[in-house]
Amino acid sequence: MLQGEHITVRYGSFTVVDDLSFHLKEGQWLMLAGPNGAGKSTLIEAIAQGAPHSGTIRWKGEDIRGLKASSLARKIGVLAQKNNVGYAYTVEEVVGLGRYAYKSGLFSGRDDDGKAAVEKALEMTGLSDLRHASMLTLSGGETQRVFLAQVFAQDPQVLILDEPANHLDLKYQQHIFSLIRDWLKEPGRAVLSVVHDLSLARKYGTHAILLDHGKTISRGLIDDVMTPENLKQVYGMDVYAWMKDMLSQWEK
Ligand SMILES: Nc1ncnc2c1ncn2[C@@H]1O[C@H](COP(=O)(O)OP(=O)(O)OP(=O)(O)O)[C@@H](O)[C@H]1O
Repeated sequence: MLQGEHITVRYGSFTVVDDLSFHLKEGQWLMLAGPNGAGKSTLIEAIAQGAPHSGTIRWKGEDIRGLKASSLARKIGVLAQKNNVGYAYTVEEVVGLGRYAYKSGLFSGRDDDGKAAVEKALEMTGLSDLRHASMLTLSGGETQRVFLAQVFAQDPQVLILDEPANHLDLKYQQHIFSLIRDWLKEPGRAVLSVVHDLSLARKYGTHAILLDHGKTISRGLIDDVMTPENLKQVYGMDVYAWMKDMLSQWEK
């Protein structure tokens, strides 16, 4: 569905993403992992056409640079790493912005499915009771769920999520990740997400890319990528031993 070929992002002489390629196919959940500063968010910005890059990003074979923003927004929904609303918009209004791509054109303003899509997105993310709340009054986790709801309301075919678990408590981490997995069961859908929690990556991912200093260290099926050797190379520590140690705290 979504393919990146030889994507490189440079800021001055600093290469942030170095000749990265990926191919996201229907039904896949591709986890993008790697240490702080590895270039994960920058890759997502490049896909969202927000970071200057070389290389090509294709939607079903077509270079996305040739697509209109509204057309792209119906295909790809992007949750950025940092989201904020500096005004007292309500939760419902911000989620409704996800429908913007459906409102342009000849019958400007009409979006017959919009209300139902917003309603469903509010319900999916547990925000129905907060629909009239001001964005300025929300907690970090509530704010994160509003922007997730906005992406769901957009009804795209591919979700691109930069740290979707950001600010979420354990209950909502489980809820949102299970929700995304259910969302993915519909034909014609795929997910690419940045995750720091490697347990979440392993539990929910089908494929992974491990990045370090902009370079692809490993790419493929999740179990083939998340090996002790690859993780040690990238994180400079015995990740498996650390995970087991953390888990053993609960067995005392
Ligand atoms: N606009 C920019 N100008 C210069 N350097 C930038 C710019 N954007 C990002 N960088 C640098 O590129 C590197 C990669 O940043 P990026 O945000 O993509 O990393 P990341 O893998 O998402 O990290 P994290 O896990 O901390 O979120 C960092 O060293 C960052 O400082």
